[in-house]
Parts: sequence; C-alpha cells; structure tokens
Amino acid sequence: MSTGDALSIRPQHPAPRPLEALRREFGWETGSGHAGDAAAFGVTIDSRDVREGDLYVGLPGARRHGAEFAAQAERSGAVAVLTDAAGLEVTATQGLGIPVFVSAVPPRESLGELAAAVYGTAELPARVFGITGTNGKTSVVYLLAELLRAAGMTPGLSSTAERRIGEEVIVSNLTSPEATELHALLARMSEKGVDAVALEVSAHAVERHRIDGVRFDVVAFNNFSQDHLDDFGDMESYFAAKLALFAPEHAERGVVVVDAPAGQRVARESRIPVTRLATEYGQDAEWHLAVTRQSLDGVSFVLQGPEGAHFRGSVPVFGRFMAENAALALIMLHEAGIPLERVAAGLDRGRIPVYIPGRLECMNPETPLEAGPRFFVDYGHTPGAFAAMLDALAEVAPGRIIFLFGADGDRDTTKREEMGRIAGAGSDAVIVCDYHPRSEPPEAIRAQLIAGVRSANHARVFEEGDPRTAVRLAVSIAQPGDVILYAGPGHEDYQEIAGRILPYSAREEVRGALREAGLLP
Ligand SMILES: CC(=O)N[C@H]1[C@@H](OP(=O)(O)OP(=O)(O)OC[C@H]2O[C@@H](n3ccc(=O)[nH]c3=O)[C@H](O)[C@@H]2O)O[C@H](CO)[C@@H](O)[C@@H]1O[C@H](C)C(=O)N[C@@H](C)C(=O)N[C@H](CCC(=O)O)C(=O)O
Repeated sequence: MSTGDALSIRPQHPAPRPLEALRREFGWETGSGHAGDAAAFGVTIDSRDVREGDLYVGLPGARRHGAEFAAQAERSGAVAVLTDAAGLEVTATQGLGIPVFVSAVPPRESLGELAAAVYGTAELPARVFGITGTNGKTSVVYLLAELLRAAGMTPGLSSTAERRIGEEVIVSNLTSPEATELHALLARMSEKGVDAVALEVSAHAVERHRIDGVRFDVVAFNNFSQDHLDDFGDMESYFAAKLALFAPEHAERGVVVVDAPAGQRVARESRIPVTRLATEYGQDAEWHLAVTRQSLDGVSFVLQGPEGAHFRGSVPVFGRFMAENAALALIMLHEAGIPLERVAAGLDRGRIPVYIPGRLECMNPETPLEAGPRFFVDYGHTPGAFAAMLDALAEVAPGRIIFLFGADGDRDTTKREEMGRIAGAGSDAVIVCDYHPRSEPPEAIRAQLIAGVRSANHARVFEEGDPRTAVRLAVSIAQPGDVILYAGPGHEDYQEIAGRILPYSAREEVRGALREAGLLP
C-alpha cells in the first residue's frame, strides 16, 4: 500500500492529445505562440502540480490569477497555457516560449470536458456512483465500495478521508477534487481495472464545475443541515448546489432519503427519475428501512423495496443513520442493475465489514465495557452531525456520554452556539477544546461554544484548549461503561493555527491516552 499525493495523480500510460485538435474542439483563440504539432499528456490548474507534457490552465482565483504562474508551469514542463482574456494580459510580460490559448467562456466552465478529453474519460467502462448531503457522505462511499466488492466488482473511491484505487491510497486535499484531478484519478482507476467508482460530491463541487465531464449512473442525497454558510451565504443557495446534481447533465437516476423536508424537496424537484427511501413505514416511498437491533458495536436492519427486493444485514458502526447509509448504498447498487442477492452472496450473513476512517471510529473496541470507557473519534463538525450522533448514542450508550469538541476558525461562525447547545443537551459532560482556530483567537471560539453548551443547562462543561490535554482529561473523568465521543478531527492529521499547519492526529492522541490509562496494550 502506498500513500500518494492527491494533486500529482496521473494515469501511468497517458495518450498524447494534439493541442491543435483540442484548440479547435474547444474553440480557443491563440493568444501567443503556435500549437504546432505539440501534444498534451495531462492537464492541471496548479503550477505546483505540473508534469512534463501538461497543459496548464491559469484560472482566476479568489486571491491570484493562475496565469501569474504560467512561467513556473513552463519551467516544470508545461507544453501550453490555457487562460482567459485577463490571464493573457498577465502572461504577456512573462516571455513564455510555449503557446497561450484563450477561452472566450470562463475556462472553469469547460474544465471538466477538457480534462475528460485529455484523459480519455468521457466514456468510462466503470459504473459511477455519487453521494451528496451534509453529513455521512464519506460513510456511504465506503459502504458502497464494500458492497461492490461483495458483488465481485473492483471498486475505486474518492472521499474526504482518502482516495483509493484498489490497495493504492492517495491523500485527499478536498472532499471533491478539482475536475483535472478527478479525471486523472478516473483514468488511473480505468488502467487498474476498477469497474465501479464511488465519489463523494460536495456542494462546492457541483457549483464549481469539479464534477463536469463525469456521467454518474446513480446519485444519492442523504440529509441536509447547516454548514458552509461562509461560502454559500444562505441555506437556500447551499441546498440549490446540492439539488443541481439531480440533473440529466450529471446523472441517469437518483436515490433520495425522504425522512426530512429537504429530501422530500429533492425528490419533488429532481430533474432525473428518483427512487425514495424512508425509515418510517407510514411515509410515501418505494423503499423502507427498519432498524432491528442496535448496540454500541453496530446496527442491524431490514430493507424492503419494490417487487420483493429486500436485504437483511448489519453494519459494525453504531447509529440508525449508519443503517440508513447502508440502505442508501444498497439501493444505489440495485438502481445500477446490481442485484441485492448478488451482494448478499458475497457477505457473511449480511454483515458489511466496513471500516470508515475517522467516522464513529472506536479506538478501543476490545475494551470490555465493565473495564473502561469506549472512545470514538468522528469527523462531524455541524449541528446536524452532533444531533444525529448524540441521539444515536442516547439509544445505545450503557453509561454516561462525554463529548469532546471544538470548532473551525474562519469558517461558518453562525453554527457555533447551536453546536454547543446540542452538545450540552445530549451529553453528561462536555469538554471544549481547540479544533482549527486558524486566524481567530482560540479562546473566543471556545467562549462561543461554551455559551451554547451552558444554554442547554444540562451537561457539566470543561474548557481545555490543548486537544492533547483535553483527550487525557476525557479519559481521566470517564468510568467503565461510559462513552467518550471526540467530534471534529476524524481522519485528519493536522491542526491549523494562525497560518501554520501543525501535525496532529486525534486518533493517534486518543490511542496514546488510552495506552497511558492501561486501556490499550
Ligand atoms: C474557497 C475555494 O474553494 N478555494 C479554491 C480556489 O482557491 P482560490 O480561488 O483562492 O485560488 P487562488 O489561491 O486565488 O489561486 C488561483 C489559481 O492559481 C493557482 N495557483 C495558485 C498558487 C500557485 O502557486 N500556483 C497556482 O497554480 C491555483 O491552483 C488556482 O487555480 O481554487 C483552488 C484551486 O482551484 C481550490 O483548491 C480552492 O479550494 C480550497 C483549498 C478549499 O478549501 N475549498 C473548500 C471550501 C472546498 O471546496 N470544500 C468542499 C466542501 C467539503 C465539505 O462538504 O465539507 C470540498 O469539496 O472539499
């Protein structure tokens, strides 16, 4: 197993794409130089990622114009630059020896199609699945991959936690990679014989054309709650970006969880055919899910659909929503023509042996409950995720609930008080620590969270900025049978403080604290 860099992913055997043919196909003007008979083997929007033979696309950004980096791209081996009119002016002073093409439409709008043309990924032999929603997307992607494997297929995946091509693991920098990276990843997956791809699709990805040029067989929507208001301004714009995935230019068909009004609205307003999943029998839907057994170790369920389609199974992670995630993944396979019987045949009594990095990940599953607390680490960082996890824990936690969390600096600040209130209402003790303060004063973020916790007037609250100390504090106050849930960092391995990226892995820290307490060997 190797860990590669997300940006530098490329197919191993790229085909040459003559620049002149690309120029004609996309209708670019030649701003300077000549295409001649040069060909592109790859395409990137980041000068730091340029490989020999790449076409470098200089896009206008929030801070810089990508064209400013054209000379750097040339030095790294770029064969040509594509940009907009403003970018052409920027390149004029750089004395470039490679041609500069100019796109009349904003280059980002045709980036997906361009990347598909360069990497030959417009038509893929693989089935492609996409999941959007606020929380739980990563879990659905991992469940999809596991179920596809059970059905005898070779899955590839792209998620917030990592990208995977068989045993090859590639670091993720964004939930949904830029179109140039995504198509390079898809090309590489094709080379490796991947015949089914599971992709996490963020609202940013739909809005910023990151998934253009990809044809999804099936897309799904799981839930919707407050997040990313710093980027989208209001909930309606955030919702619209997710709804836009359910359109014929992106996907053939969709699956929607209709328990909540947002899902019902996606089902109503979708521009592609959708099938619906409900977790309550009274509700109007084609598929129904019933949870049959729950414990801290997992959840069992029965899924029933049209024409006798059914599945009885379990997931080794707690929470009704995990059963819902699994049901959603199963229906996606069914909708893609993969029979549920075929999936079941590849599993031991319906058990889906999924491992989801940093998603309700139990760091000491072997500790007997009478010997000590169980410690879980999760990536949840929204009020909706907190509520779902704490509601689920209330159903299965044998002892007290100790909740450890912090909040992002320089991101949606309006969710902080609500996060605190939900944490306070749903736990017995809350420890507020620092997450990624970024440029904000950490104590000010903590104060907002603590005000929220106190407003619930329920849990005891502790303040401990240093997450390493906070983790140890949690272990020290826990008793056998208690559950500690550390929400926020999930799989991450860094902390961002005042412009610096410092190494920090919550999972490693928790393992260390449990070892010190004699709860792990
Ligand atoms: C806010 C946002 O989306 N920013 C994105 C944007 O950055 P920007 O406009 O600030 O770029 P810039 O720094 O001005 O640079 C302009 C151009 O010059 C290029 N450049 C820049 C510097 C250099 O040395 N060389 C170079 O080529 C850049 O690649 C870029 O194309 O363009 C960059 C390249 O296209 C993106 O990587 C970057 O995503 C940043 C990293 C980001 O954090 N995005 C978040 C908001 C995001 O997309 N999140 C979603 C949601 C996840 C969820 O559901 O929770 C996700 O999918 O991850």
